[in-house]
Amino acid sequence: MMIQPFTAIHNNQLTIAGIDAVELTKKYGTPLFVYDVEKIRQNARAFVSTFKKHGINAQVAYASKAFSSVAMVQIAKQENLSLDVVSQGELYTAIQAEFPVEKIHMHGNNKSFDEISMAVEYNIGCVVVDNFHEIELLAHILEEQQREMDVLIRVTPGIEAHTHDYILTGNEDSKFGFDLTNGQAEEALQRLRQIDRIHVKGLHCHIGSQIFETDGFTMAIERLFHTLKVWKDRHHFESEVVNLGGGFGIRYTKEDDPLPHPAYVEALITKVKEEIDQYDMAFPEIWIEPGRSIVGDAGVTLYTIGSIKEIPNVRKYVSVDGGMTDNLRPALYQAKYEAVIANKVNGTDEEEVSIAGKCCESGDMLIWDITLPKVEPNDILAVFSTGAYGYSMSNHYNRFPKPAVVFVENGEDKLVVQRESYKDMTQNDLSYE
Ligand SMILES: Cc1ncc(COP(=O)(O)O)c(C=O)c1O
Ligand SMILES: N[C@@H](CCCC[NH3+])C(=O)O
Repeated sequence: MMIQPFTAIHNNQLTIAGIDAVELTKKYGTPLFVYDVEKIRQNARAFVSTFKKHGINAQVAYASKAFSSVAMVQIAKQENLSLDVVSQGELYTAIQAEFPVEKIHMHGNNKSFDEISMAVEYNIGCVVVDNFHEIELLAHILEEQQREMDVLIRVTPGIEAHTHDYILTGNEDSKFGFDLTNGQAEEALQRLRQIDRIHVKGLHCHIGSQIFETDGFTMAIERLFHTLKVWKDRHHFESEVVNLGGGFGIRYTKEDDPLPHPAYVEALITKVKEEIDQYDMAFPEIWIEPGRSIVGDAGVTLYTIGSIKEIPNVRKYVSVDGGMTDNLRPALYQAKYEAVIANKVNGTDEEEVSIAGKCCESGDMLIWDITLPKVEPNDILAVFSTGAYGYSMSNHYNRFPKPAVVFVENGEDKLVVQRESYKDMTQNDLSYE
């Protein structure tokens, strides 16, 4: 049985950062996301301190898509992280959290007029330009608002990272960014440099997500720097920043074997050093954008078990009061998770069961074939490593309200996102009578 590092077993019950998980469910209900804030801080510090140790100018931007809420953005601010936002909603959340605007970077493969206008209006740190349409939109908005903007050019370096196809982003056949090999990235550079209000600070690439090796990253660095060398010779362009994206893998199950955070950073630094030596370039700032590796293993979801259906010689389905509405990842990526029964972690009478969600969808299964102590209705199931892309991808399918989120730190629990009420959920519905 695997439990997360910050969880423990006390009197056969699960504790999360020292707080009894079952007590949390009595206080806040289920499904419930619980985060160990200290673990979030440790994850962030592991990245930041490795750059510091090597004396590298760096920005570690928390990819807020992994979990965006005012309280989470406040933690990113407390840890001196930068912030990656992908939408007006994520930017709005950052503004609500009073995150320093100069450390906000905006992404998106189809940024709207309103999104770019808001980014310009708030004078955020940089826009990561993704396509030609966006260049014209940005130029127009900057002229309209009489502002200037730093940008990075997002490129697809043609790397096939080893991960699920749906979370692969750096390959040539991708909806994101400018292709490096067919000349589009170079064309973008030239176009951007014709616009006085735009300052090109460097290149960005993100090869994918939940990646365990460093090869994909180092190969991407090779391709970026080869391009930068060509651009230096042809266009006298020197990149002040190289943003290598996020994607550092985490442990969901015991089969996963991620590197410790510093190892990814060390590999990036070593490779960048090699490249700048080879091409005799100035050392750029290195930016990264970890999302999952900051919050993923800091979160647990607690559910109440309800119906149990046994099909003799086939399978036992154990249903919980959430599912693909609070964790889309198993249905979308066949993602695997580990879990325990929080009120009898060490129970001995074990059986193999499959955990089903409560949506009207056969694919709404959270975990197939897991061994747990004999399960009964009203037991509390704790699913580990749900801190990234759980709440943030939650949805209203079957009109289930969104769960609550609780932060735990220093022996105290604090509600940071309220459970949605039915009234909240239907507040935009209008009558047609
Ligand atoms: C551009 C970009 N940056 C950062 C991230 C964060 O990735 P992860 O959560 O895997 O670190 C993503 C998501 O894959 C992304 O698309
Ligand atoms: N949401 C995805 C990753 C995509 C990240 C954004 N590019 C996941 O849960 O793994």
